[in-house]
Parts: sequence; C-alpha cells; structure tokens
Amino acid sequence: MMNKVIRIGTRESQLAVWQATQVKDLLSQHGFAAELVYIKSEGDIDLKTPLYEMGVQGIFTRSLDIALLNNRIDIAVHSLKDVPTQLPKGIVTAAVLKRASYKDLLVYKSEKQVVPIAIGSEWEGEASSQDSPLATSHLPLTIATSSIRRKAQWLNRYPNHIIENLRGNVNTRLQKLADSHWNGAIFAAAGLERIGLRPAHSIELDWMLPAPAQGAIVVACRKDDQYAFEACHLFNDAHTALCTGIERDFLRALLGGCSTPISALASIADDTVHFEGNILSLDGKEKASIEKTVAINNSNNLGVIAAKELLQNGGQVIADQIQHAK
Ligand SMILES: NCc1[nH]cc(CCC(=O)O)c1CC(=O)O
Repeated sequence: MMNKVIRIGTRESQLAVWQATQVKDLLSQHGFAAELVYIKSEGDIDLKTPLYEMGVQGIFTRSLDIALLNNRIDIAVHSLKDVPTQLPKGIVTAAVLKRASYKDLLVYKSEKQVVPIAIGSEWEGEASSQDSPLATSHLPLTIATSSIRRKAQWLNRYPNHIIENLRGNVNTRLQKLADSHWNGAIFAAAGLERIGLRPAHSIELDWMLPAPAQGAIVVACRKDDQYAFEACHLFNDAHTALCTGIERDFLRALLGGCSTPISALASIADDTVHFEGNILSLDGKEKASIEKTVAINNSNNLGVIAAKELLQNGGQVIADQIQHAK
C-alpha cells in the first residue's frame, strides 16, 4: 500500500502551488509518494449533481471539492480562511498545518507618508480621534483591498480615507498596486512571505484583527479514504487546529458562510487560550468586539460562547444591519 501515489489537487496560482508543494514535501518526509494535479476551473468538470445539493459553497475551494468527490485527486490543499465553515458532504479535514504569520500587511509606496498612519497605535479610532495629532494632521490615504473585513477595519480607524477595490491573486495585486496612484494595499503576510514576494516597503498592521484561520493551510480528503487521512494526519498541528477551529466556530455561530466583516484570532500561551473577535458594519462605523481567556482544556466551545456574547453586546444589531443590506 505504501507505493500508492497520493494525488494532491491544487489551483494554479503561485501561492496555491507553493502550499501544495509544502504538503507534498511533508508527505515525502513521512515516506509517502505524492504528485501535484492542477485543477483549472469549474468549467471542465463533468458532474451531474447540482452543487447546492452537495453543499459545495466556497468560490476558491469548489473546483477542488468536486475533483475530490469525483476521485480525480486524493487530497486538496487550501488556505483555511478560504474554506467555508461547512465542508461539503463526504469531505473531511485530514490535517491543519502549523500556522505561519496570521497578520495583515500593508504594502505602501511612500514610507514617510504612510508608515506613521499604518502604525498609528497611540489612538483607537473613534475613542480619541479628536486629540490625536495623526487623525487630523494627515491627508486621507487611498488604500486598496477587496476584503470587506480589511475595508471595514481600516475605515473604522480612519473614517476619512478612501478604499479602492483590488482583485486577483497576490502577484496580480502587487502589480496593480505598482501601476496605480494608490498609497498602499493590504495583503495577508503569509501569502506574500510564502512565495518570497514580501516587499521591503511593507509593514504589519498590528491593530488589525485577521480573518478566521488566516495564515493556516488545510488538507482535505474524502471521508472514506483512510489511507490519505492517516498519511496527512501525521503532520496535523494540534495547536493550530484548535485555534483555527475556535475561530471558525465563532464565524459560523455569527453568520454562517455569509460575507461579513468578521475577524477572529485565537492563540495559545502556556495552558490558556486567548481569543479576540469582532464584527463591523460594512462602512466601518459600527464595531463590536469580544475578548476571552480560558484554560486550554476548557476551550471546546470557546468560539460559540464568544459569538453568543458578542451578539448580546452589540453584535446582533450589526449582523442584522448587514443581513438587511443584502
Ligand atoms: N483571499 C485570498 C487569500 N487566501 C489566502 C491568502 C493568503 C494566505 C493565508 O491567509 O493563509 C490570500 C491572500 C490574501 O488574503 O492576501
């Protein structure tokens, strides 16, 4: 059985291929042969069952889910933050890899103009914007991102700034920034660092809370494929799996898979889990936050409990607003 070649499905972007190669190397280190299978688009797939019946949802993960269910690949490698909280029927998580940087990163044009604002740690948006020299002394920046979470958090802090839309994979987005008049654009640090494209003119946004599971890679396999599951589970990182599980429980309990400015970060220190989460209105004007620390062996329901508390403390109003706007 050890000579079976595990087929690793990946999308074709540089980042996706890097992540899939990482999994291939891990399998190889554990004595398993594997090969990459490039899955192009949904168009070339022969499948009779309507997607909604299979519960296939995510735009980034759908074609790989279908390839898995059609037995064209044995495992699929995803950025966990792109994976809908509800996995399709018949697909399970085989491993979550040790998390890289969870942070959001601002790539900027002019250091002098942008960096003091990006750091901006001496004031907190609405709380003290009157007495902050930063809040009043700078011209509004134009920042590019297509993430409603990043947009809402930036506008919450800097209400007079301008957010421009920026789509595409990380390579395209960097090029678009270079060709634009924008002051900067926001990326996941992990995405740029993995493929060696983090520019020198970039800075981490320590005040910005990441997307649930940002920076973590997940391996999915068919539920009945014990061989693939056991092979990949050898490099499952228990702490990352626990933290991203809490973050995704929080997301699911708040608004299911809907596209909403929801952020979450769980981290482990000694024997405790620290959790921070928030939900913002689309324009960034409204914000509700939650923070909790519990013992690690008491953290099972932390995501759901934090979501419930957040809903009771201003989160529900914001969630309703967003549902209404749809
Ligand atoms: N939404 C696209 C996406 N999905 C995963 C990453 C980067 C890697 C990660 O966050 O794990 C990115 C790029 C980005 O957000 O800039």
